[in-house]
Amino acid sequence: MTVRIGITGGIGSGKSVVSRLLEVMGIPVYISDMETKQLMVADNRIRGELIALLGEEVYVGGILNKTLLASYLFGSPEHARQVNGIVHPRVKEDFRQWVRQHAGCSMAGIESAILIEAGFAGEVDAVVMVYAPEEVRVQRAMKRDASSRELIERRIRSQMSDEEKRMRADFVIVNDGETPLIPQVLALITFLSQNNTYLCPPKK
Ligand SMILES: CC(C)(COP(=O)(O)OP(=O)(O)OC[C@H]1O[C@@H](n2cnc3c(N)ncnc32)[C@H](O)[C@@H]1O)[C@@H](O)C(=O)NCCC(=O)NCCS
Ligand SMILES: Nc1ncnc2c1ncn2[C@@H]1O[C@H](COP(=O)(O)OP(=O)(O)OP(=O)(O)O)[C@@H](O)[C@H]1O
Repeated sequence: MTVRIGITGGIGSGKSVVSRLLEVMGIPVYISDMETKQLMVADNRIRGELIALLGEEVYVGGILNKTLLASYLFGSPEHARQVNGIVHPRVKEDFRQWVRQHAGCSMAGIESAILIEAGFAGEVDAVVMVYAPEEVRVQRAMKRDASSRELIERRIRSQMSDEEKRMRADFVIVNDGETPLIPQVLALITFLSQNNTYLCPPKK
């Protein structure tokens, strides 16, 4: 059976970095942000429901209007609930299918900032929280996205608090820029694996 690892943590905590480390160790990771964006374009049901909610302009020339969607979604908890209600059930189905496709792997991961809020904790065998202090996260996200503090802080406020995430996590990886990451990722794999048989079988 594939051990499913849920990788979560707030904006700029370093989930993508941890996911890349798992991937180079042979553990495939479902990157929710990326897969969700593809589904929002390819899935007719999601497209129809988003258009019904936000109007035709939510797609411009077939491309998702991220600015419009982001300003609506992060505008209020009720708006987030509406968008999430359209998108997340379909992402869950897609993730389950992806896990079946990776049945040959002893471990597989899913990366999502809102893993717990979106109801994915029950889809994984272990929840791993990547933690960094909020100010470090804000600085990283501002630098990476050339974004404003206000915008990042608004997104942070639409997510579960670090304290709550910590309580729900089975394992915490500290990525504060001082604590080395690789030993922690190795400790996680050792914690989860039996006899270190976590690598996917070679592709035929
Ligand atoms: C609003 C969108 C268009 C913004 O796209 P953009 O490329 O600017 O940002 P990106 O996708 O990289 O998201 C940045 C961060 O915002 C946060 N975020 C994204 N969606 C959500 C959400 N529904 N609730 C809370 N935080 C969210 C996450 O920390 C994420 O890593 C995009 O995030 C989106 O389509 N979100 C809705 C779908 C969703 O819930 N995605 C999360 C994966 S399940
Ligand atoms: N330990 C670190 N030292 C220095 N920079 C880091 C470290 N970890 C992450 N970063 C940088 O911080 C930024 C945010 O990291 P990353 O993209 O992994 O976060 P994330 O949790 O996936 O964020 P988001 O939820 O916004 O997608 C990136 O530009 C990354 O290169």
